[in-house]
Amino acid sequence: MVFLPTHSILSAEGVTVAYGDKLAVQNINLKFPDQAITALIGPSGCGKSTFLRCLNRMNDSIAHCQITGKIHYRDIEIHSPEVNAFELRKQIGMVFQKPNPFAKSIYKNVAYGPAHHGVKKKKELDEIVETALRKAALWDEVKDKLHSSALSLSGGQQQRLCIARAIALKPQVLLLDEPASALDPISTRKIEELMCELKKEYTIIVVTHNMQQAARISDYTAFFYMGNLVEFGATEEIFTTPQDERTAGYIAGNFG
Ligand SMILES: Nc1ncnc2c1ncn2[C@@H]1O[C@H](COP(=O)(O)OP(=O)(O)OP(=O)(O)O)[C@@H](O)[C@H]1O
Repeated sequence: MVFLPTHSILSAEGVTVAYGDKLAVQNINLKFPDQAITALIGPSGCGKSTFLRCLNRMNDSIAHCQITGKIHYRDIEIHSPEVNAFELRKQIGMVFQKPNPFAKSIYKNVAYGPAHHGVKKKKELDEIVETALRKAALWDEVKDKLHSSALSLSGGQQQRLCIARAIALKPQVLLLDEPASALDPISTRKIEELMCELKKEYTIIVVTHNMQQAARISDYTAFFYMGNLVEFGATEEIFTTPQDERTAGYIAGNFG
């Protein structure tokens, strides 16, 4: 029996999200374990990405999206008036399914966020860029061409660059929405290895459709079905002894 850790810097309490009058997720209660990887799994349309995007207020820009319930980051409710979403996303970074580097140099992609948040000295920016690229396991491949366009990199390299871009802001949490689904198997493996390395420093939450990937890399798994969180627990237990028959059916590949 694996016990769930009690401490968590990020948690959701009764989170419900609707697009207009259509409910996408309902009454989600979840504490994300610190410095661990939590995988959000479930069939297409069950609300995984919607829920993930709530965690750093990425849904704010969708006019017809209404969120109720509470999301606490540290001791702050992220929707409270004193919270600036721009600052919040510095702490809770996000990487999307398709690599989306800016059409700028590799260096500028990583330096952009810190520069925007007030880091002006070139030496300081140089250090941030190198550290972020090293942590994203990309430094050795790009150190001699930092001023080349990011768009000249392969898809897998671009995705690691996007991870470096998020890391450069020194976040506490990384949200990844199917970060490897557009990549070839070798690049996928690199991203998976990278996530396993990064969890030593960051709390990671990843949406994935790939059951093997969830089983390989995550410490905890949350199974969503039709907008509900059906089951959450240690990945080993969810995959070997699921408590709910819907979880068992999904993991067995009976639907999805
Ligand atoms: N911007 C939007 N406007 C209206 N409805 C939306 C929007 N985004 C998502 N939805 C709806 O909300 C529900 C949940 O979608 P969501 O993308 O969160 O699910 P998902 O589990 O991540 O799916 P997938 O695995 O296919 O990406 C779906 O019914 C979807 O059609």
